Parts: sequence; C-alpha cells; structure tokens
Amino acid sequence: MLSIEKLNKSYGKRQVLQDLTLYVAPGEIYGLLGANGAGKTTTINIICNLLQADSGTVTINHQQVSETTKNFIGIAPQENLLYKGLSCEENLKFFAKIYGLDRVKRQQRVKAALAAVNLLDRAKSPVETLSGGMQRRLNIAVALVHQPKLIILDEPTTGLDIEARYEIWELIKQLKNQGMTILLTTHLLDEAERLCNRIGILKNGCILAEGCLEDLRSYIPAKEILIVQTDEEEEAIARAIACGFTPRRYGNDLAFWLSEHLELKEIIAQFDGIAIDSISRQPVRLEHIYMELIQAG
Ligand SMILES: Nc1ncnc2c1ncn2[C@@H]1O[C@H](COP(=O)(O)OP(=O)(O)OP(=O)(O)O)[C@@H](O)[C@H]1O
Repeated sequence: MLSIEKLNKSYGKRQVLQDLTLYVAPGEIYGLLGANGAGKTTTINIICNLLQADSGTVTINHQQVSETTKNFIGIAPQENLLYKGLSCEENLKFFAKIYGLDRVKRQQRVKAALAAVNLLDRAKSPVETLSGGMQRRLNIAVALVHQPKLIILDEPTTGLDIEARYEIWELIKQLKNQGMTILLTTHLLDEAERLCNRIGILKNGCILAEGCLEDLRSYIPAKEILIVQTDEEEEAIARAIACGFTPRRYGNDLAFWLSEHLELKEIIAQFDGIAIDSISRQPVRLEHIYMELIQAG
C-alpha cells in the first residue's frame, strides 16, 4: 500500500532522513517509532506531499506521491485539526467539501465517519463542549471522511487519560478489522505493542530494526527479564554477572536478562546472602528492545 524507498531529506546541512526504506502492507497497522527529532513528522509530510524529499521514492497504492495521491490518505495529526466553535458535523462537512465530495456524498460520509468514531449522538455538539478523547476521535473521523486507503495517525493518544486511550485503541482495532491500512506514530511502546502488526524503529532518519514483535525479540538474547529491588545493587550485579545474567537499567529499575528459563528458587539461590526486597519476572517487551536498539544504534 505504502512503499518508501531510499528517502533522503536535509534541512540545510542537517540530514534528517537517510536512505529511509519501509513498506506498509494493505490492511496492516505499521508503527513508526523513534525519539523526538528522529524524522517521523518529516516522513509523514513527504508521504502527504506537503514536503519534497531530496531523493528517493514514495508510492501509495502503486502511484508516485502527488496531489492526486493526497486523496488516498487521511491524516489525523498530533494537534487536532478542528474548529472549536463548529459542531462535529459542521467540521466534517467542511473537510468533506475540501476533498471535493458532492452534497449527497458529503451527507453520507459525514454520518458514516461519525458512526465509525462513535460520535453520532454528538453530531450537533460544538467541538469545544467535547471531552479531549471525543475531540481526538473526531480528529480521526476527519481522516476518514473521504474514504482514504491509508490513514496516518500521528500520536493518536498522547495526552489522553487511560479510559479515552482505551476507546481510541478500540477504534483503531475496528478500523483495522474493516481493512484499513494504518501508519501510526507513537511514543507509547505499550500502544505500539498492542496495536501494531509490524513496527519500525527510526533513529537519525533511518530504520534500525523492523518487524513484528516476535521478529524484534531476536535483537535481545533473553528469554525473560528479571527486575530486582535491593539496596545492595553492586553485590547483586556482581553475583548476577557471575552466573551469566546480563545487567541492564530501565529507568530506575535494575534488570537482568535471563538467557534461559529458570525456576524462581534457582533465581533466588543466585542472590543468596544479599538483602533482596523483591524479584519480579517480565517477558521481553518492546520497551526493552527499543532501549537496546536506540542506545546501541
Ligand atoms: N522546517 C524545518 N527546518 C529545519 N529543521 C527541521 C524542520 N523540521 C524539522 N526539522 C528538524 O528535523 C529533525 C526531524 O524532525 P521531525 O519533526 O521529523 O522529527 P519527529 O521524529 O517527528 O519528532 P517528534 O517525535 O518530536 O514529533 C529534527 O531535528 C528537527 O529539528
């Protein structure tokens, strides 16, 4: 559906995309992850034909990016694109008109887009009276109103409370189930883990690693992660290294990679004589893989 090959872009002397290559297959949710400044927005702007690349190709539905391919894409940007004084329906009608839909189509599509984001009952409500989560859903409806083939969701749940976040996650899953192709950017790794079929990790404008979660797990030679709380960290680390555990820090957490599954009593025995407050085990998660790649890459 979306194919990006060897994309390069510089702002002045600063190269922000370097031979960026990625493919998004029809019907999948592709998560584009990367730290602030990694080049996500620049990539999105090039896909949407708002910015010219220096070199490389972008095709959507087998067509080179152009004014025409804009109609294939629906974008829900980080900042909601809504007129606060207008109602939900009026906002959608406005955007439907920009996309050139005739009056009958506009009416049908506005209703369908409101239904898709579960806001039909708020059709006449001014945007300023909606909760943050509802506004974000309406922002996604704007992306859907012209029935695009690909939607781009740029940090769709940033700043929302957990309940509103669950609602957006549910909505994204429904869109995928209806066959929509989705490019999603997020800084929330659990969001990417829950929603994305494949994930690309971007650093300094190129993809460091790409694949489904299972593929990405191969970047860490650990079967599981141990989180250890102790006041005697140095001793714990020395003991862990001696028995083949690899130490890591995730924020304040002291962690160890276990390369094979061990019984809890075997793990506890390794720290015998050290005052341990707690030991917990976690599967290898996207957070661990991401940190490894970003720090090493
Ligand atoms: N118009 C511009 N002129 C000069 N530099 C720019 C311009 N737009 C972006 N940059 C720089 O390009 C780099 C990539 O920016 P971009 O906005 O694509 O990153 P991002 O991954 O979207 O970041 P974020 O997660 O913060 O949205 C950054 O260093 C940014 O400062």
